[in-house]
Amino acid sequence: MKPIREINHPLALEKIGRLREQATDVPTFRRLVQELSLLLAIECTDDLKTESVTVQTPIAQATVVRSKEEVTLIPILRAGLGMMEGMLQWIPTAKVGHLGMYRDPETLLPVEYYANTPAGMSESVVIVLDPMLATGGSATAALDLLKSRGARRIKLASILAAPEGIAKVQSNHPDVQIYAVVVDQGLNDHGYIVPGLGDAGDRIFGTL
Ligand SMILES: O=P(O)(O)OC[C@H]1O[C@H](OP(=O)(O)OP(=O)(O)O)[C@H](O)[C@@H]1O
Ligand SMILES: O=c1cc[nH]c(=O)[nH]1
Ligand SMILES: [Mg+2]
Repeated sequence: MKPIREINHPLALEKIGRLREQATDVPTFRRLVQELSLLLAIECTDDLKTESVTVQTPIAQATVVRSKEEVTLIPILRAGLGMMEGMLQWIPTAKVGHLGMYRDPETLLPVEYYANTPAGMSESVVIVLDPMLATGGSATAALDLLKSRGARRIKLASILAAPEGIAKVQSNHPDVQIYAVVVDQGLNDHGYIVPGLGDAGDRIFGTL
């Protein structure tokens, strides 16, 4: 099983603090999610396989590094869409697929409503985007689906993760590397992350 990678960067923690605040407005919330997603993109791609090529600088020849691996981003709608722009700033050549999923408020189980995944996922590093890893039901269902469609090298990028969700993903998908900016205390009786930031989708899209 891969241990979770928690970012814990001081400026990231400052941004997390602003995300948590109920008074933070929608444009600021969106921008902070985007900035933290850029940081997650950097972390998630630090083990991409590379090759050396020779280029001509204005002065001399230099041996430089090129990535050999394609990246596919899979945001889980809706909230995962908020992470797209930051991710694409770092990985502009990434392919993008979409998974629509919401969590039933009574059962807390994920309901899938859309799945559009690009061809060639088996040859790609696939990064699943969802700012909130709560019970882990949505992430586990997303990973099941992506593996059934050929994905093999998969990472899960979240902003806040609860220990319960981390444990569920690690037990169902021990090969998937989880990244979280911060691991929070746990879940409340309604399956919300504590202290958390509330409903990420509603705060990104202004639908509170
Ligand atoms: O780990 P889980 O317990 O499954 O919870 C996490 C899921 O809940 C949220 O989505 P939500 O159902 O609110 O949908 P939305 O993004 O459309 O708001 C969140 O973005 C995750 O997808
Ligand atoms: O705290 C939580 C839990 C699930 N989904 C959210 O958006 N927030
Ligand atoms: Mg939501």
